[in-house]
Amino acid sequence: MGLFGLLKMQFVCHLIICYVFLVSGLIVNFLQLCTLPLWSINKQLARKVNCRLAYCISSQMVALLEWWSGTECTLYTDPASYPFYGKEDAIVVLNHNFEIDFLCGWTFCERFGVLGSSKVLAKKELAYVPVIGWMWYFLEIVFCKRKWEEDQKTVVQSLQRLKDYPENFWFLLYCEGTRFTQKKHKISMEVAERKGLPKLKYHLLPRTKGFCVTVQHLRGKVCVSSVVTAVYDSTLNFRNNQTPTLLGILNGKKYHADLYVRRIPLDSIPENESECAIWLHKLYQEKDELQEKYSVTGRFPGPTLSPPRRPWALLNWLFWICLLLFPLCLLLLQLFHSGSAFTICTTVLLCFAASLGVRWMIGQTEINRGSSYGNKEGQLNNNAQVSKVTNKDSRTTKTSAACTAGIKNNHEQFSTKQEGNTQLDQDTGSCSC
Ligand SMILES: CC/C=C\C/C=C\C/C=C\C/C=C\C/C=C\C/C=C\CCC(=O)SCCNC(=O)CCNC(=O)[C@H](O)C(C)(C)COP(=O)(O)OP(=O)(O)OC[C@H]1O[C@@H](n2cnc3c(N)ncnc32)[C@H](O)[C@@H]1OP(=O)(O)O
Ligand SMILES: CCCCCCCCCCCCCCCCCC(=O)OC[C@@H](O)COP(=O)(O)O
Repeated sequence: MGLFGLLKMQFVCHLIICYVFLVSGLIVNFLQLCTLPLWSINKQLARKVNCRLAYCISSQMVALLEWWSGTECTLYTDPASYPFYGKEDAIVVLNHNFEIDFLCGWTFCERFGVLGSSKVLAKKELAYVPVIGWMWYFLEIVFCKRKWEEDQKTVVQSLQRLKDYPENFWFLLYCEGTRFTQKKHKISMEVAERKGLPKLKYHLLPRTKGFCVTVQHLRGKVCVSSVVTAVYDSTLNFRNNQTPTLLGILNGKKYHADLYVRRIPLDSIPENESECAIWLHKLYQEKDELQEKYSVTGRFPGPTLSPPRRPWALLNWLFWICLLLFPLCLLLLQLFHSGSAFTICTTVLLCFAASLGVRWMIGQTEINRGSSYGNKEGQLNNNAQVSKVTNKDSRTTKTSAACTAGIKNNHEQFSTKQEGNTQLDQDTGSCSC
């Protein structure tokens, strides 16, 4: 291990990184607050300013992943789709298995120039996380309580607001609604069985409401400046069964992420809600097949392309480090010079409290501290009842049958495309970004 490798594992380095993140984050949150009057004067300008301010925060975490831990990200995609990335608004559908999947998503946003404006359908609890959650408020992130009866109105309103967004954005949807655990998987497959849907091996059963409403409300309309034109069906894996964590990244551990992206024009997705739900179930069956291939071969099919790592995230990080380390050093010098035991104890206590706060924030990303959503027997029983009722409904019967039949057809097309991609891959060779 080199000197830099040793440095990355030092607690004092972690303290400095967290201090810079926290203080710069709070400064940015304050600046975002100052933009409030601008919203009523020039909304589009306020949005643009907030995108740039948000970039100052999220790009620090991207810099940590790309430059500090040196994690590599390989993109598998059709070269014909590549020119669209970053140039259009899109809905991203991603599997939800890893603690840092959101960070890998951000890395790709950064490389395609949409990091500041990236959006997500996020659980409401995240809105209260200092720095990131507060930043999201000004980015018009869509929050949900994961209770459709309560969410329907607010989610639709928030989506409607995005229709005239002045920057290109990717709207991330984790349709599984929660991170994969064995218990959640077992329960969700029981739901699938009751609904007569094919079982998934690597995914939870997708929740269709959020996806359908997003597709419906972000769909293009003439005379609206911002329109979503595609869905990016994305699947993320880490090489050699790595289970990356944010603490690992902070410790400088290097991982290798593989992201498979298939661009699907929005026009090809049904507008009707029940058909759209069938479509999503089919997509997840295809995603499951793809995961099976990855688990057997250790790679996705198709060519790999290399969006370059940009220097801006690193430069922004260095800027904040320089800006905030200088006053910290002065403060510490003065402190020890004063010799006052009270002042020293207070400062140590404050540092301790701040590091506990950051540890709590990191805890938000940890799967073993995750929510019980999708984990409850009660929820399952409720759904069993709902399912019993809806199974009488011809729509559900149609859903199950269409899903099982559709997956066969669709998968045949998908396999053909993948075989085509494999051919391309041999031509192109593999390269990492
Ligand atoms: C080129 C590069 C391309 C890509 C790069 C990749 C990514 C980059 C993109 C953008 C990055 C942007 C930001 C990233 C930064 C940070 C993100 C971080 C975190 C946020 C993530 C979250 O917070 S995830 C949690 C919140 N989000 C969601 O839940 C979304 C999905 N959920 C929904 O859509 C839901 O429908 C809902 C939330 C809107 C409503 O929830 P509810 O539970 O009420 O849903 P439903 O009514 O749909 O659920 C009931 C139905 O579900 C069935 N079901 C299935 N399994 C179960 C189960 N286990 N228990 C009970 N019920 C279950 C049930 O049968 C019901 O079926 P019906 O047929 O009756 O509908
Ligand atoms: C420069 C970097 C310094 C790093 C140190 C500080 C790090 C602080 C990090 C704060 C991160 C807070 C953002 C949280 C995003 C978490 C995304 C996530 O994965 O949420 C889970 C939900 O989808 C589902 O929840 P569950 O139902 O599984 O429960």
